[in-house]
Amino acid sequence: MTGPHVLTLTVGPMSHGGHCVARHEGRVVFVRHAVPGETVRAVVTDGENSSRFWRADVFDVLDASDHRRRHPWKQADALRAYDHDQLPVGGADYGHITDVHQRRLKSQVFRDTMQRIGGIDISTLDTDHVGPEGDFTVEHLPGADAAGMHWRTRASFGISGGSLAMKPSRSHELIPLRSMPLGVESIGASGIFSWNFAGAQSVDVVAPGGEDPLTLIVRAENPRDTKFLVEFEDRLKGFAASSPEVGSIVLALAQTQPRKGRRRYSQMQPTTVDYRLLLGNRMVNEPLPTPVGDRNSVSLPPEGFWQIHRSAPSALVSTVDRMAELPPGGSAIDLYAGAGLFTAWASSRVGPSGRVLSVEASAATSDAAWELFTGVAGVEVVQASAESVATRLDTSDVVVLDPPRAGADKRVIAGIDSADPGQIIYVSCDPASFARDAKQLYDVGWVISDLALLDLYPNTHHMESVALFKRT
Ligand SMILES: C[S@@+](CC[C@H](N)C(=O)[O-])C[C@H]1O[C@@H](n2cnc3c(N)ncnc32)[C@H](O)[C@@H]1O
Repeated sequence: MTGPHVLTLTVGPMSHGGHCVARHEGRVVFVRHAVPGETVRAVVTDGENSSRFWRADVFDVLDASDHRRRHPWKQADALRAYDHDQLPVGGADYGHITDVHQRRLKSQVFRDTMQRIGGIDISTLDTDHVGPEGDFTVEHLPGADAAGMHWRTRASFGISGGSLAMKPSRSHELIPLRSMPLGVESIGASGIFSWNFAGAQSVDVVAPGGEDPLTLIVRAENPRDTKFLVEFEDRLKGFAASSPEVGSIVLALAQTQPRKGRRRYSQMQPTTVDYRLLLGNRMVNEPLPTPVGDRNSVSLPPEGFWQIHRSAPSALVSTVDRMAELPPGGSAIDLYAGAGLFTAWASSRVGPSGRVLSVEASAATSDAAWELFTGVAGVEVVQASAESVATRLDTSDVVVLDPPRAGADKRVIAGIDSADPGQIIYVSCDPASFARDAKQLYDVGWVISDLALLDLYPNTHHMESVALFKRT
């Protein structure tokens, strides 16, 4: 590949978001699919003459890092994709890096992000996880293969030409998939990559507990043509009949409500989703690391939130359990509680004489928690936003918060601080929003006294942190 948009670059450190930082004629270039220290040829994917920075994808490596390996997923491998004049699909942007080095880079990105956004130096923390050079150990989780594949129990796909498809990073182009090897084995074995989903807009796959039977949520516009809907349903059932790994199919039909009066903003038309069970069971059962009474699993709708790495629930619960001081009879608050993963843990620690408040915004997911904890002494499940409860929290031994990637709202952090709990345990999947929220806590006198980094998303730039905050 040649031309004005091709650059030869020697790339610098990895930054948050999965790209290495390089410079070309004074301009910063964010380079994807590189390993720090390499000299590469990269094609500019994003950038005008007037842009402050450019983005580029590596398509050729002139001087390879010792930490480079052949990407285990061909369609996500930039080198092989560009060789065939295609774009690599997103979702495995660290796959060309050896697994040990992936974790080393995540540790450096986390440390740098904490310093840059939060002004917090984690290399001075007094924990077993800090090595002699101030590098934090990122814990490897069981449940993936040697190449870091086959751990995802949930995945979402677009549709292109009837096939399951994914987009390249920062692109709208949908590339039909031959497989998705980050997914657990049952997803690959199910044959869904050769099904014809024409008529669907997207498909979510759920492998409860990492096993089969799978549940598919097939999303489509509610068609006016009922004949088409019958053909569509029959076609999906036909495919399922020859895929024993697929146990359930839920159709999610989006219906845009006609508005009365003048329509000015069509994008603001309210949309409702009608979930219809086509096959199998409407709910999935996810195993719980800490049982609730005699229940070892929680039953939730497949569209509700559950952790996506098959070992994540047990790894997160055991990390929180190690950090928490939560005695029998004590009290805990679980914010952004999902279906109650940490609520179940907290309730097992405090026992029937303790108190646990579980707060989750999504009705479908909170209903699952409500059903799980019905009749369990001391547990209160509230379906509400964390923002709406934050100003009236009681004090407690521990607050656990596990917000989505955007992090917690300022009011939530302020409300937790005002409630003055004994400990705050912040579970995060994004170092940038975590660093921002940690700074807000530091500003009012909290400090990190323990920290764990977990490799919950191998072969991607994502990572999970669990931080224990105490008052100085
Ligand atoms: C990262 S998940 C964690 C769920 C749970 N702790 C677990 O590990 O299964 C974040 C959860 O926060 C919920 N959520 C998002 N925004 C929220 C808000 N403003 N208030 C409360 N919950 C919210 C989402 O529906 C999701 O279930």
